[in-house]
This record gives sequence, C-alpha cells and structure tokens, in this order.
Amino acid sequence: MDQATQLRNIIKCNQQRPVARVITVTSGKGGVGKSSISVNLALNLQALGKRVVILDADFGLANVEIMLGVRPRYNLADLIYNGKNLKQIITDGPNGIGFLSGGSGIQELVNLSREQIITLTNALCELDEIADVIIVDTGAGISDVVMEFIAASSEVLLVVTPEPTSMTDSYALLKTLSKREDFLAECIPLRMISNRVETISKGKELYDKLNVVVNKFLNINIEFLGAVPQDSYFSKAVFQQNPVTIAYPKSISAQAISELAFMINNNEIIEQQMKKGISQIFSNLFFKLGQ
Ligand SMILES: Nc1ncnc2c1ncn2[C@@H]1O[C@H](COP(=O)(O)OP(=O)(O)OP(=O)(O)O)[C@@H](O)[C@H]1O
Repeated sequence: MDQATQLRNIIKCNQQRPVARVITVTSGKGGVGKSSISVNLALNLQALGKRVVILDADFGLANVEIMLGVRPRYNLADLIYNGKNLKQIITDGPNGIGFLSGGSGIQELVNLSREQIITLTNALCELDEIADVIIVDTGAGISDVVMEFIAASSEVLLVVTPEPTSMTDSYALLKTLSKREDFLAECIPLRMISNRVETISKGKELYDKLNVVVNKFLNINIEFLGAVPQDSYFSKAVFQQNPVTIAYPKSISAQAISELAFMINNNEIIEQQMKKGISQIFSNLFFKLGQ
C-alpha cells in the first residue's frame, strides 16, 4: 500500500457518502481570464441552485478575492497552524457563494507532517457537507502544484484565448500532463473554454485547432465546453471589482458564461467512483509535493 493510500484510510471521510463536485479551472498562460471565469461560473451555478465554494489555489496571487471584492481573514494555513475550523476560514462572497483562500504561498503547505496533512484533509471533508460544487482556481502554467492539482482532479476546465502564446502554453501544459504516469486522460474530462474570441464559432475554431494537435501528438482528447466573447463590459466589471454576472448580467460575456454554467450543471459526472472528493485531491497533492 503506498503512503497516499494509507493516508486515505486514516482520513475520516467515508468515500461512500456524497462528495462535492470539484471543478478545476486552469490555463497554460496567465491573464487569460481563468479567475474571472471561475468567479462568474460560481455565481451562475449558485443561481442554478447549487451551493458553491471557490477555492483560490492560485497560491500567492489573490486574484479571486480582488474580483469578488472580499477580504478573507483566514486561509487554508490557518486550519493547520492556528487551529481554525473550516467554517471560520470560509468567507461569504456575493449571492451566497463561499470563498476559501489558499493563502500567500504553497510553501506554507508543502512539507507538512503526516499529522498535519490528516488535519487538513479531514477538515476539508466538511466542505462536502456545505458545498455541492467546489471550483478550484489553480495558478497558470506547468508548475508542480498546478500539475498535481490537475492530475488529482476529476474534472478540468482549460481556459484558452486566441493569442498564440495561450495556444502554445496550453499545448505545453497538456504535453506535461500527458507524460505523467498518474494522468489517465480517459478518466478526467478535460474541457476547453475559448475566451476573448470574436464569436462563439471562432471559439469553436480555436478549439478545433488545439484539439487536432493534442489528439495527433499527445493522444489526448479535449472537449469543447463553449466560448466567451471579448467584451468591454467584462473588463469594466473586473475594474469595478464586481463580477460581470452581477454588474452587467445582460452583456454578451455574462450571457455566454451563464450558458457554460448551464451546460456544466446539466453534465454532472454520474459515476460516483469517478468523482474524487476535495479531501482526496488534497491528500494526494500534499503527499506528492512533500515527497
Ligand atoms: N472575455 C473577456 N473580455 C474582455 N476582457 C477579458 C475577457 N476575459 C478576460 N479579460 C481581461 O483579462 C484580464 C485577466 O483576467 P483574469 O485575471 O481573470 O485572468 P487569469 O487568467 O485569472 O490571470 P492570472 O493568471 O493572472 O490569475 C482581466 O483584467 C479582464 O479584464
């Protein structure tokens, strides 16, 4: 039995019980709209009746809290080092969504002792009771943390823009992922959101371009979730620290994100065994990073 499996056996969570759906949002390159899309998807899923918590795992860059205009008092590290409980470290966001800050640096969370990992992951089990969906906003790029998160996830959304660097960096991310022994492409639905496109059909063209290449050279298949057009209301909303879904709900970008959320909501992964809980994802992550 490997260490991570032994650990899972000690973790209190009973994997038979319902676990929150974890959706990991990532990108090959920074600045492509990953955090804004995470926040707006969260708001839309909440409006569709789900209880949503956003976990900002873009450690060090507190973009989500700036976008939501909230100031969390505590973060994940407070669970381990300062004896806080899960409810204390969740900040109330707009329209009932919850927000959990990853904190100022992954360094605080790597090299944890086995007991600390157990404390952390057991506390995270409680998230399954207070959330139906957890949206994890990862950092951009191919750092170890991002790769571990994606490989440990059960559902991934990849945000890509038409910029050539976004395309090449997305390819690089998928290439790094494809080389991992623990990445089973057929078990982790990878879906792409084309952002900042002229039209939805241009977004589909962008997807076709990337998918052809990753199919051919990496033997990975990505699915097209949909597209978000370039929209001045979107950047206006970011500037106002108010998500576009709230600030300009009728704008083309808010409407497009609402459609994406609708599709995500209707596309629950039914097989329970494919669904990994947030605690399992974290126990795998910290064990691997600490090795
Ligand atoms: N569809 C869009 N229309 C107009 N502007 C957009 C759109 N998507 C993103 N942007 C702009 O791109 C900027 C970056 O967005 P955001 O911070 O969400 O990206 P990110 O990928 O999370 O970045 P980071 O990697 O730095 O966290 C925002 O300031 C926003 O104004």
